[in-house]
Amino acid sequence: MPASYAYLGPEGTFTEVALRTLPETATRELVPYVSVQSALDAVRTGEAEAAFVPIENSVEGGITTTLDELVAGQPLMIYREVLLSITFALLVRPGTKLSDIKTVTAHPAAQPQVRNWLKAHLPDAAWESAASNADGARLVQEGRYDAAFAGEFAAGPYGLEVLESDIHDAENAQTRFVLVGRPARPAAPTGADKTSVVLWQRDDHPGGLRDLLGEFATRGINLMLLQSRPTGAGIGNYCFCIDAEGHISDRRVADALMGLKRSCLQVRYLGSYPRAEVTPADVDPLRPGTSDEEFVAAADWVARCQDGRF
Ligand SMILES: O=C(O)C(=O)Cc1ccccc1
Repeated sequence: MPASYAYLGPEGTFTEVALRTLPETATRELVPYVSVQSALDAVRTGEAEAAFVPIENSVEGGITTTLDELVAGQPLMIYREVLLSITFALLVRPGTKLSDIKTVTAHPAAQPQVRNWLKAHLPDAAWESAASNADGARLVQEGRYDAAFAGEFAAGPYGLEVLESDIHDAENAQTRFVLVGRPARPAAPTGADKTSVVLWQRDDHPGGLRDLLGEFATRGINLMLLQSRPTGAGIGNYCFCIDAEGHISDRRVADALMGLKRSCLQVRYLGSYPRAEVTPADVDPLRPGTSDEEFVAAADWVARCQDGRF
């Protein structure tokens, strides 16, 4: 039996479309799961080799279920990311007209991307959340709701009709998906990588977040995601999910992580992996003094000073 990749299903999710862009899926069994949690749990229990789930969209930010799963519980690691441009279709049972629609459904992350369209075209329709956009289509097929926002490609599998296509409040909306596995050695650096971590502050003090961010800033490391998530320990208690440019094998990134390890209560390393749709030629040049060679030379100099050989 081939190794399996779990994904947020059922058949016809954007997640599935994004997953199928990875070449290795040709040799994997792709298994739909009803939720992000169940797909990630399949990895934790060893039922699946990896799970593919949405993590961020360009309209609303982080997909909180995924972030919270990666923040807590048995540690997992991110190995790949995929970006997918998203526009929605309004799917209905054949024969349904716009004026028949009283209830609409989709994944909660779809709502901010179709809100204006809904207000303009279906201002009185009641919104119900679905476990995924394809699950919304399935619920429309079952007659539970009148219409679903989903990918146009989800119409066929659920015997639905596309009443409206190319619905998007924001131009160029993209969703980012990640391939998550059990912790292991990260893939070798490609020259266009990112590193994901979760940070818990040691104590609450003025400038605390600035101090954490300073570990990246002083080493010339650009950040690509900063999302706070409640720790669950009370109002005002947050941890920070951060994506930083670079790979843990880059000296500047390793050095920043060492600084954070010393100053934070806890640091969870979530992996270093290639940036989607970015090549080394697209990456900004390093800030002066932050290359591997300069870190090695500086460490050598300190060692020589300690030896009295400067
Ligand atoms: O993959 C899907 O279809 C999902 O339900 C997750 C999602 C939600 C909103 C935009 C893209 C993906």
